[in-house]
Amino acid sequence: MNVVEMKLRDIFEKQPVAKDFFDSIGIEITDDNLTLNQYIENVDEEKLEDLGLSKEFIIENFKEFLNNLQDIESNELQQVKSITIIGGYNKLGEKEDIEIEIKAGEIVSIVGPTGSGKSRLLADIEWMAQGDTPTKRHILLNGEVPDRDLRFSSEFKLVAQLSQNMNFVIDLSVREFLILHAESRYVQNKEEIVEKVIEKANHLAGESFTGDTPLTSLSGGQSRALMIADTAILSKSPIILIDEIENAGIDRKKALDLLVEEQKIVLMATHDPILALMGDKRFVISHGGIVKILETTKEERELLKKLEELDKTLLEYRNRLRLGERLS
Ligand SMILES: Nc1ncnc2c1ncn2[C@@H]1O[C@H](COP(=O)(O)OP(=O)(O)OP(=O)(O)O)[C@@H](O)[C@H]1O
Repeated sequence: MNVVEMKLRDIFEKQPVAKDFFDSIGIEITDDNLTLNQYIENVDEEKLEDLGLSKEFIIENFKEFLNNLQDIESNELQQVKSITIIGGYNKLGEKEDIEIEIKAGEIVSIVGPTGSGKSRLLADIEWMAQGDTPTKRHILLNGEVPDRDLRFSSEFKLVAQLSQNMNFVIDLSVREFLILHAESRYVQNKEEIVEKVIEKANHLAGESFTGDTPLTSLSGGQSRALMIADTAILSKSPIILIDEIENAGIDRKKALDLLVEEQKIVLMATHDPILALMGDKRFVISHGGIVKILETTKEERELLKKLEELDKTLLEYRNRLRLGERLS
């Protein structure tokens, strides 16, 4: 059915954000029992003139707005349940003889000496390489060659990067910032989602903050916690790339749990043994190629607990030194 013949109420029920369109042009919907055509006919001509709008303009733009929403939804439908890495060649020109599938909800750490090609692997995945990068690797989505349009789409981002340094300079509260983010991602129940992000971020951060806290007064740990919760919950990208997570002020285990809970594929390039062992498996890179894939064993998980204890002790000493205490 043509949208102009649908009752506004039915449109809003399907697409609650459609109301925002009328808010944004300054038209209040007082009776959603009418069709768009009927409603527009009843809007006061003078009011339209004041707003500098014509009836045709409203109808055409509303149709376009709904089309855009549908495009975004069909992208979302393109859920990525797995990615497959098909080997290419290492830096020595030798064949990288692998085909590995990584599923949603899996954490993979990527280890290897400096310059071995960890970032290159992450970039191949982000770029959905099709034999057209220095490694000649191929990346499949859900077992298939990704659509060309998808590769070059600005809407669909396969990968979200969690970078190390976040310095907020904008003069907004945490809540205002998240609402803006939610709006730009066409999230439907934005108030509710934003509160969830704030709650989860607090769960990750050492010191608590509220939605009213100004962004500029967040500590390093709080900012990172906020960005991780924001990426986990608000980002549509199915893959999260992490280039190290600093330990200070954030619970890294909880951060990874949150990402996995939201069915993300998490890839971490790291030199940190704790992060490396937090992965379900780890890819070992040498001379630009994946040379081993190791599942984290039970024994290694036990060892991880010990390493975390050591890490906690180290952090405590660090804090005490910072506070000018003597260590005994
Ligand atoms: N298979 C390959 N064939 C050709 N060049 C490659 C290959 N793999 C990696 N390279 C190149 O080698 C260089 C070093 O790789 P990269 O930056 O990915 O290393 P890294 O492991 O991330 O290092 P660091 O630990 O220092 O961050 C880059 O220029 C990259 O493009």
